[in-house]
Amino acid sequence: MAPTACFNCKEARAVIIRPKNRHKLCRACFIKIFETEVHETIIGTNLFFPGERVAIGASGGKDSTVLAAVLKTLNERYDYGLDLCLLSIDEGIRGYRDDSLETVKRNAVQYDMPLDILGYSELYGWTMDQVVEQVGKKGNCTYCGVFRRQALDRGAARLGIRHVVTGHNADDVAETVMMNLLRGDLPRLSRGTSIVTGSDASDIKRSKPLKYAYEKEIVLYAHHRQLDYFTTECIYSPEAFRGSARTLIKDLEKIRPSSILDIVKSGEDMAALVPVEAQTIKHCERCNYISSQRICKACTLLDGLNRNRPKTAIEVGVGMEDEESSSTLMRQMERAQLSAT
Ligand SMILES: Nc1ncnc2c1ncn2[C@@H]1O[C@H](COP(=O)(O)OP(=O)(O)OP(=O)(O)O)[C@@H](O)[C@H]1O
Repeated sequence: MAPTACFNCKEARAVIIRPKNRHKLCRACFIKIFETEVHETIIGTNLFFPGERVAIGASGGKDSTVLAAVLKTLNERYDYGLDLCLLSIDEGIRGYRDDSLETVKRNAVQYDMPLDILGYSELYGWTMDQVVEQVGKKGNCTYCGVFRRQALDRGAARLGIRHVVTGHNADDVAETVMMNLLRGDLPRLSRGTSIVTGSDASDIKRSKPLKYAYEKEIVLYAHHRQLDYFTTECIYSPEAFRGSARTLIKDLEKIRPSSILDIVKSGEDMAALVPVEAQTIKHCERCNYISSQRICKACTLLDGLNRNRPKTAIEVGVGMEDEESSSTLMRQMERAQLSAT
């Protein structure tokens, strides 16, 4: 059978069927189209300004590695004038994060970007290995997610950088939309859907330039550009609810490839219906980090850990009465504040 010509250039041999729309493309056209779509997202949302310093949340995985590679390419091609660096959080997971950080260190050399690494143990006095030892594998993702979010902000602040980009892709956003829809949590759905998060209350902006990129296309891009990335899954169990949402979306994608972007679009439309008051953000009374509650989730979780009481109900914002753990936590958060300034 004669080789199929590329749908785009009509000349080279097609080697890829694009998951997004089933177009048959050659390698060069796929790479160019993928990059152009990310560029259009960046331009269409005014994501950056010339001269901006931007930290790329780098885990060594496919998404953040592709993000770093694409941003470097686009920054040079379109002259964005960005000052890019890599920022990695070491959660303290032996046999997983220590290995993936080796990949990030190589990426720093490959992309000629400075790399800064900040650890949970330094910030919170706990590694994830220690957290799991105390709370068990079930539910540990909650701790890790809450701590990482704050750690990225604090890492950026330490570098004097006010914009952190992450490798969250369209599949991740679609999962978040589904999960929050099923929870009936529209304010959270709204925050998770937005390309930029952060608010006037926080001076660190966070964004997801790969928000409209399919996970499968990210893998294809990494493969065809022969990027150096880490493929091992976290050794601790993934969040069960997100896993179910993921399976549901993957099943929908098989029947209807546009499902992922359709869910993202529906999420954006629903987010527009959320009243502004519901998104009001305050500061944690203890560590000053942005929080919708009096005490932020990280402080609440740390309080529970420090009191050897792992099953903390973070959703209801448990207060902290214990004097001793309060002062331990204060010391930890003060240390974090100091290193963040
Ligand atoms: N340890 C970390 N240090 C810095 N950034 C991180 C870290 N872990 C996650 N991130 C950021 O958050 C994004 C989403 O991470 P998550 O673990 O949910 O997804 P992922 O699909 O595994 O991402 P990746 O393929 O980049 O590892 C990553 O793309 C990255 O930008």
